[in-house]
This record gives sequence, C-alpha cells and structure tokens, in this order.
Amino acid sequence: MTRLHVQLAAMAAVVCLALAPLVLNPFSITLMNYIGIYSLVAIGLALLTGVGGIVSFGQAAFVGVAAYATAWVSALNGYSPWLGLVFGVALTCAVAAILGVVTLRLQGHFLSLSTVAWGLAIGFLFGNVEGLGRFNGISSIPPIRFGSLALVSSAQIYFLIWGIVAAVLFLGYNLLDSRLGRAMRALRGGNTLVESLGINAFRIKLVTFVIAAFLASLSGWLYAHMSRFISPGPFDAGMGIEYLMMSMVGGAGSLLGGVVGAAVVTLLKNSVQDYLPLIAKGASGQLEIVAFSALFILFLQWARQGIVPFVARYLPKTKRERPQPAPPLPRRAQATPGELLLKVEGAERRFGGLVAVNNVSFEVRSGEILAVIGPNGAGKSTMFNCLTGALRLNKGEIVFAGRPITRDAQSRIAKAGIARTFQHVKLRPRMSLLENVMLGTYARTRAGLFAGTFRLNQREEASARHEALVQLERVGLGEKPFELAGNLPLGNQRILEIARALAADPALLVLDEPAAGLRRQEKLRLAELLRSLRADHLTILIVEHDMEFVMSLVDRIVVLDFGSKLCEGAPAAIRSDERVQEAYLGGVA
Ligand SMILES: Nc1ncnc2c1ncn2[C@@H]1O[C@H](COP(=O)(O)OP(=O)(O)OP(=O)(O)O)[C@@H](O)[C@H]1O
Repeated sequence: MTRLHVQLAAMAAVVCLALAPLVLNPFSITLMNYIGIYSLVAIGLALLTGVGGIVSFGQAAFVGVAAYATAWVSALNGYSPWLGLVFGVALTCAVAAILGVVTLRLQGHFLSLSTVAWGLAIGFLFGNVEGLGRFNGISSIPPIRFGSLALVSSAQIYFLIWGIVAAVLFLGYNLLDSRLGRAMRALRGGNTLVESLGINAFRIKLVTFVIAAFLASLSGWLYAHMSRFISPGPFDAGMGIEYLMMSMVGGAGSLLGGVVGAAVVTLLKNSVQDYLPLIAKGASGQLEIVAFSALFILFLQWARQGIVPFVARYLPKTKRERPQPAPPLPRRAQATPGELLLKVEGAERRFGGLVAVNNVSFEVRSGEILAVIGPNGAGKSTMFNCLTGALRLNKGEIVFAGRPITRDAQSRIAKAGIARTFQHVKLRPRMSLLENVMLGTYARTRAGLFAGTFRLNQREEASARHEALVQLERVGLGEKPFELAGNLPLGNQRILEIARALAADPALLVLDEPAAGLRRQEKLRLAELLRSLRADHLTILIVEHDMEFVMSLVDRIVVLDFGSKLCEGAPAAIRSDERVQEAYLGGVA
C-alpha cells in the first residue's frame, strides 16, 4: 500500500461523510453529530492516554468547562457563540495548564487518581454555582452562525462538526509525525529515556495534556450550541469514564481509533437502549449499565489493543521511501583531541546510610575511551546516573566541557552533549529504527507545535530523517530503516541505542554495560563499532562487566570498589594490579 492509497482511502471517507446527510434520516444525523462531538474528546484521549501514557478520567470536565463558558457568554450575556468559542477554549486550556502544572509530576496511579478528583470537583461545581443555573442548567443557547446562516438543524451543524473532526485528524497525524509528536510517543518509555534525549518530559506531558483539553473544549463548544441546552449530567465522572472507554475500544494511541471508538460506543449504547426493554421489561434503566459493562469486559478480554490497531494488522503496510540526502543538521563544536572534557571531583552519593559513591575523582579527555569497572555493587551505575543527571550528587562536582553540570537536569546535560545508552535497553519498540534514531536529533532540531501540525517543518524533518539514516548506516543497521525496533534481537537493539545517541552529535558518549547479554559474535561487532567511533575521534565513557571486552578496547580504566576509587590506569597496568585482581578480576587476569 502506498501513500497514494492512504490518501485515496481518506478522500473516499471524506466523500462518504459529506454525502451522509443526503441519505440518513434526521435521527441518524443527530446520532452522527454526537459521534463527531465525542470523537474529538476521544482523539484527545488517544493522544494523552494511548500515546502519552497519561490515563485521564477527567476529560468530561474539560468538555463541561467550555460548554458552560460558551453558554455563559452567548446565552446569559448575549454575545456571539464565536466569542464563546474563544473564551471557552482559552478558559479550558488555562484550567488544564494549571491542573497539569500541579498534577503532572505525579507518577502512575496517583496521576490517574488526581484526574478523578478534579473531574469530580469540576463536575460538582457546575451543579452548585448559582450563576450557571445549578442542576437546571442553562437553556436558550443560540445556534452557531455563519453570517445570516444559523446552524439550527442537525443536518446543518453536521458539516461543521465533521469538518472539525476531519481537520483534527489531519493535523493530529501531522503532529504525531513531527519532532514534538515523536517526543510524545517516547513518553511511554519513561522520564529517564525522554530526558536522556534532551527532551523536557514534564513540558511534553503538559503540552499533550493541554492539547487533549483543547480538543475537549472544541467538543464542549459544539455540544452546547448543538443541543442548545446544557446541564451538569453530560460532564460528570461517568461520562469521563465513557470517553476513556471510547478511546480504548477504538484503539488507545490511534487517533482514528478515537472516532471508531466514539462510533462503536455510541451505537452500542443506543442499541442496548433499544433492545434491552424487549428482553427485560421494566428493569431496563439499571440493566442498561450492566449490559454495557458486560460488553466492555468481553472487549477487554478479546480485543484489548482496540479495533483500529487490530484491523491495521491485516492491512498491507504502507511503503515508505528511503530518506534522501538533505542539508545536514547543525553540529556542535567538538573539543580538540586530548583536551579535558569531563572532570569528576570528590563525587559522593549516599542512599540513607549507604555510601554508594565515596569521594570519587577522575577525568575524561577528548578522543579517549575510558572504562569504569568494579565488582557488583561497586557504585558504577550510581556514578553513571550522577553523571547523566538521573541522580544528584550529595557532595562533589562534575564539570563538563568547562561548565559545572552537577545540579543540572538530565535533559540539560543531554543538550550539553552527553548522550547515553542504558543497561536495560530503552527503545520504543513500536517505532521504526529510523524514528527511534530520529528521537536522538531532538536537541538539534527546533520545530514546535505549530510547525509540526501545519507541516512547516519539512526541511528540518528531511534533514533529521537523513541524519538518522546516516547514523543507522554508520552502526550497520541501515538496511531496513522502517523495521520496528521491537523486532530486533538484543544485540542490535543495543547498537540501535548507540545510533540514537550518535544522532545527538554528542561530545561524550556514555555506554552503560553495552555488552551485557550479548553473544560472542555480537560483542565482537560491538567492539569493532566502538573502535570505529574512536577512529572518528569520539569520546566514550563505558561501564562494563565483561573484562575481556574492556581490556582489548579501552585506553584507560578507573576501578571502583565499595563505592571508592581503587586505582586508575592503562589496561595492562590494571590487569597486573594486585588490588584489582583481589577485588574484582579474580582468575580472569
Ligand atoms: N536507588 C537506590 N537506593 C538504595 N540503594 C541503592 C540504590 N541504587 C543503588 N544502591 C546501592 O548502592 C550500591 C551501588 O550500587 P550500583 O548499582 O551503583 O553498583 P554497580 O557497581 O553498578 O553494580 P552492578 O554492577 O551490579 O550494576 C549498591 O549497594 C546498591 O545496592
């Protein structure tokens, strides 16, 4: 399947949607309108929950904020619904930004629970504010107007609703395929991965959160002016759960899944309401919820990943063109070989009473490969994490390229030129090799939200794509750039991480046990790659267990034992040092 096929399918869908009001009865058109309105919220949730991994139960509250805002502006104060749109969107985004700043630093379940809390709180607010009509709501909301044309009938507002849904899908897919979108898709890999790429994880979460709220606000605005009456019910916590259900049914992480999920849940609910009274006379009110929940549980059992990803598995994959040469991305000024690049002075890190790193000092000079070795628990990883900003030192100082970085955030350290790999590989398995490596170019590129959504980033994207391909070829993985990273064997996954780090154009490459879990042939390939990188004057700091691997590769070695530096020197000297043999090498030396 080519890009042309995808475009033709999208055009066919647009034509079908455009013709639908001609063949559908008014009831079905109204149902379609609701599906469109719900889709906007579910697309936002696909971004927030499916892509970003932030489970929110509170989106209905954002729909409500915009619906009440526009009703207040237009019905209670007599201004245009368009002013209501501006006010509703601005207010919702502001509320989301404040809630996001307060809650998005929470981790895991606590974050989701906080969405329940504010979802409930905002929902209750609507029913208790005198000026918003309490539980009676606000009526006589005017219709949206285009000049003299008022969108009164459901067939009239249909085109506006679905026009917005189509635009949101188009722009949303542009966004996902951009620098910012890739950063959003990396969020599920955890903060450490994201920050190690020079990305401010909190800022990306906040942007994603506000975008989802923005889409909910569009939905709220349309809802208020379509139904012309609002009350707290449609914005309560129950509806918040339903939106989440829609995005999961359609396929969390798939924007199109948001639309499919909204359609399936709305139609299913409608059918349950229609047919249940025939089966259980009299008790249908409560049974409806039971029947609906049972269907959802069955769905979770059998098609957990959602409808769109399930169907997509059986469709032919879109063929992509190999990236073409493009103007290179900016490069950083590299230190001259032999120049002092990194200086660690009196580093100390404690965990409670345990001193994991104790008064450790060493230097790395530009162009060399330095290994930090030591027995299990010697403090290598802790030292490594302090260097990259994942942990803070309790005492001591780290100076990189002449600048103290001791208290810098991880993303700032990454931007300064330290690129890392992980002991336990951190890749995005559902992203291609090329996209994984493109993540490494984040700090070298600039395109933001606007440029990404409106495709004003194409020159920079072409450069980033080509840079990623160059790095893939450099490490020997250039043959199948569109393969999914999760399909690679472990050895190649480790090498792919190195390519991603190289795409950042680092001044210092830090590798955390790169040979762990590799077979002999894979280790030889890795050593060959690292030698070729040294030939390119790259500076490498390596934490490794495999002595054979380290001895034949590196220029100097620092040995840690029980958190302290035991000694430092060339591999031959370290190999023959009795203290090292005793502490660590044992029979290997
Ligand atoms: N987050 C933590 N909380 C408490 N103790 C920790 C933490 N991280 C590490 N430690 C302790 O600090 C000491 C040094 O651990 P570290 O992981 O840095 O050693 P290492 O040399 O990397 O070991 P390995 O080779 O097994 O990875 C160990 O005693 C470890 O138990």
